[in-house]
Amino acid sequence: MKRKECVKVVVRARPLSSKEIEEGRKRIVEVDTTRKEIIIQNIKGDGNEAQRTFVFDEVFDMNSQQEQVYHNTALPIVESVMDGYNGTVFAYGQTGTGKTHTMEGKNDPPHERGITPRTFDHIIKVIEGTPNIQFLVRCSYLELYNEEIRDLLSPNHLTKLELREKPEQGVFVKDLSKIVVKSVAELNEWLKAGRANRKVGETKMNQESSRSHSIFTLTIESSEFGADQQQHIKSGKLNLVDLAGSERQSKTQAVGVRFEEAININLSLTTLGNVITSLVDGKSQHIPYRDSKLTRLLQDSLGGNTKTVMVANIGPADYNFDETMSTLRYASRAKKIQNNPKINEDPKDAMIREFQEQINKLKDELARKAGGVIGPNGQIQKIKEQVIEVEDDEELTELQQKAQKEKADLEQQIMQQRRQSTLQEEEKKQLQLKLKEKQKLEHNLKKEQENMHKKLQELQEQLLHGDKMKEESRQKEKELLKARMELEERSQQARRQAEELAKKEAMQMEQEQKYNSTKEEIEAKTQKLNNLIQKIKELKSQAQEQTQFRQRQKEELIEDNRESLRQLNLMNLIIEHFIPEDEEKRLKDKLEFSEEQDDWIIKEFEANPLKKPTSAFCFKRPICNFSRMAINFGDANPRYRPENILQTDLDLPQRMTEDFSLEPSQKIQEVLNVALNEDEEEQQMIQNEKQANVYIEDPSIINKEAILNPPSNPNKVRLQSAIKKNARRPQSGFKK
Ligand SMILES: Nc1ncnc2c1ncn2[C@@H]1O[C@H](COP(=O)(O)OP(=O)(O)OP(=O)(O)O)[C@@H](O)[C@H]1O
Repeated sequence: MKRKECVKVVVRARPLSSKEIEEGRKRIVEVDTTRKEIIIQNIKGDGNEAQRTFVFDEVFDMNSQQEQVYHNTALPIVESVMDGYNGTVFAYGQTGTGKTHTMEGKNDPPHERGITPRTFDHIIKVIEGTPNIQFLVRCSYLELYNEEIRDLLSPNHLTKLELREKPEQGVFVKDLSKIVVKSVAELNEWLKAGRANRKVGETKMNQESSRSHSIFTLTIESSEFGADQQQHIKSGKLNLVDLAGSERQSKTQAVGVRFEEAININLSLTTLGNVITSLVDGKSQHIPYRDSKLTRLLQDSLGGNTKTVMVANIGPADYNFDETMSTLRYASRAKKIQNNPKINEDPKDAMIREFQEQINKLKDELARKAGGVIGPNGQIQKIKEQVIEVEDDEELTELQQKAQKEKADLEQQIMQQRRQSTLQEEEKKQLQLKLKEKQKLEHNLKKEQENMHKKLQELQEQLLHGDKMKEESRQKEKELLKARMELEERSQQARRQAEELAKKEAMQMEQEQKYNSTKEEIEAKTQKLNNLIQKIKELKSQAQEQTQFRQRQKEELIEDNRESLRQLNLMNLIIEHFIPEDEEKRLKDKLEFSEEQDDWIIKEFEANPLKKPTSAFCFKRPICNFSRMAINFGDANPRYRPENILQTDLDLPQRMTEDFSLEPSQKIQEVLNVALNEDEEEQQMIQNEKQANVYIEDPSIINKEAILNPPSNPNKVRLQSAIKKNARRPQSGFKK
C-alpha cells in the first residue's frame, strides 16, 4: 500500500563567524533543541511582536556535530535507499550559511566530514553486513551552472548535457557518466575529482562560494533470491544536493560573471519556491516544474515518489534577518509537501541483471569448454559418473593435466616409433606436426580460459556482497536504529499531544471563568479584547512582512530584468551595426527553439560538408561563392569547397611586379661595371681617409694588412652574383 509522507525539514544554525564577531554583529537566532524550535528576534517588527517562532522536524544549534546532523537527517533516508526507495537530501539557505559544510564538510579531522562522505561509509557498511544479497553501486555527479547541466565526472566536464524525460524513467540527464564503485575509497576519489571540477568563486559573503547547484547521485541495485526461489531486484537512488546560495545582489555586490550567476541562482531558487508553494496550497492544478532545470531535476523529490529531507541552513547574525526569515518561511512551507515513496521493485533497466546475465554466460561458456554444465545456483558442474561440483580453478588444472597427459602419450609414441625405426619419415613428420598443433591448441585454450576467468572475476568484483561476520553487528545496529527512530516518533507525538492539551486547557479555562462582579467581568473581557487585538496586530505584522518580502523579491526581479534588457539591447546594437542583414538571417535560420530544453539551440548539421551537394534534375550543380571567385580568377575547373572558413585559402592581393628573367645586354653590363667601379673608388677613398685619421691619432698603429689587402666592394659582389643567378621572386597570386 502506498503511504504518503511529508518532506522532513531540519534547520541548522551556524555559529557567528570570526568576521561577524569582529564587526560586533548581534546574534538574533535562538535554537530550542528540546522543543525543536527556532526563535528569531524581530528586529524589523513594529514592537508588537518581539520574536517569531518556527517549529521543525529537527533543529541543530551552533554546537551541533556533523555526526549528530547525519544521524538525524540523512541516515534514515540512506537506510530506505538500501531497501529500494528513492531518497533526496538537499541543503538550502543563504550563501555562506553552511550548506557545503553540512553536505560535504572537511576530510580532516574526520569528525568534520559531512553527510555525503558519511553516506558512503554507511552504504558500504550495510553491504558488508548483508552477505545474502548482491549489490551494484553506481555514482554520478552533476552541476547546474547558469541553467546548464555539466557532468563533473567526465573528462569533458564543460560539455553541456541535456535533460530528457521518459514515462518509465522519469526525468534524466542524457549521457551522464554512471560509474560502478566498489569501495568507500573509490567513492571518495570520485567525489574529490568531481568537486575539483565544480564552479566555485569568491563573493563578499563567502570566500569559497558554490556558484552552481550540485547533485551527487548514488544508485544502489540489489539482487536477492527469495523464498520463492526467484530472483528479486530492487533499485534505490539517493540524491545528495548542495544548492548554490540564495543571495541578494546588493549584499554580495556581484558584478559581471558573478552577477549573471546570481541571476540564474535566484531564478532557479525562486522557481523552487514557486513549486513548493503550488504543492502546498493544494489549489494549483499546474506545478511549475518546467520553469527551471533545478526543479525538473528535483521533480521526483518534491511531490513525487521520493523520501526527501531538506536541511535549511541559517546564519545567526542581525544583518541577515531578511534572508534568515526568508529561509525559515521557505522551510516552513516545504514541511507540508507530501510525497508518495515506493520501493522500486524489478526495474526494467536494472544494470545488475545485465551483469548477472553476462556472468552466467561466461560461466556457461567455461563449463561448456570444460565439458560440464551450469547448475541452477550459477556454479559450474561437471558430469562424470555422477554430478560433481567443481571449482573453476580445479577445472583448469584438470584440463591442463589432461592436455599434459596427452602430450606425454604422444611423445611416448614418437619415442617408440623412433626406437622401432619402422615408421617412415613422412609419418614421423606428420606426428610431429600433429603434436605441434595440439600444443598450439592447448595453449590457445589455456589463454582463452584465462581471459574468461579474468573477465568473470572482474564482473564478480563489481558486484558487492558482505560477509557473515559483519551481518550480526549490522543487524544489531539496525535494531538500535529502529528503536531510536520509534523513540523519536513517540517523543514527537508526545510533544504534539502536550501542545494540543495546553490549547484545550486554555479554552476550557476561558469557558469556565465565572465572574464575581461586573467590574471583574469588564476587566477580564478587556484583557481578552487586548489579547485579541494583540493577535490581530501579530497577524497584521506577519502579513506586512510577507508583503515586504514579496515586494523585495519583485524589485530584485525587476532589477534583474532591467539588467537582462540592457544586455539584450547591447547585443541588438552589435547585431544591427556589425552583422550584415543576410548574415543575420542565415545565422537565425541555423537556430531553433527547443521546447524540451526551453532554450535556443543550434540545429543539427545534417549535410556532410565534404560531400558535393546534389543538383536538381536538369539544373546545374550549385556553385559556392568560393568557386565563383575562382572562375573570375580564370580557373576553368574550380573544385567544390565547403563554405567553411577553416578550409578556405586566403585571397592574396593582385601581383603588381614581373619576374626579371633576361641576361642584361652588353650596354647595360658596361654601364653597370662603370657604376660599380666608381662606387669602388669612392669606397676606397673613404677607407683611406679613415685610415689616415687613425694614423694621425696614433701613428704607431699601421695596419699593414689593411694596406696590403684592401676590402672588396660588397655592393659589387652582391649585384654581380644576383645577375649571375638571374634569381626569380617567389610566385604570388591566387592558389588553385
Ligand atoms: N555549523 C558550522 N560550524 C562551523 N563552521 C561552519 C558551520 N557552518 C558553516 N561554517 C563555516 O562557514 C563558512 C561558509 O560555509 P559554506 O561554504 O558551507 O557555506 P555555503 O552555504 O555552502 O555557501 P555558498 O552558498 O556560498 O556555497 C565555511 O568556512 C564553513 O566552514
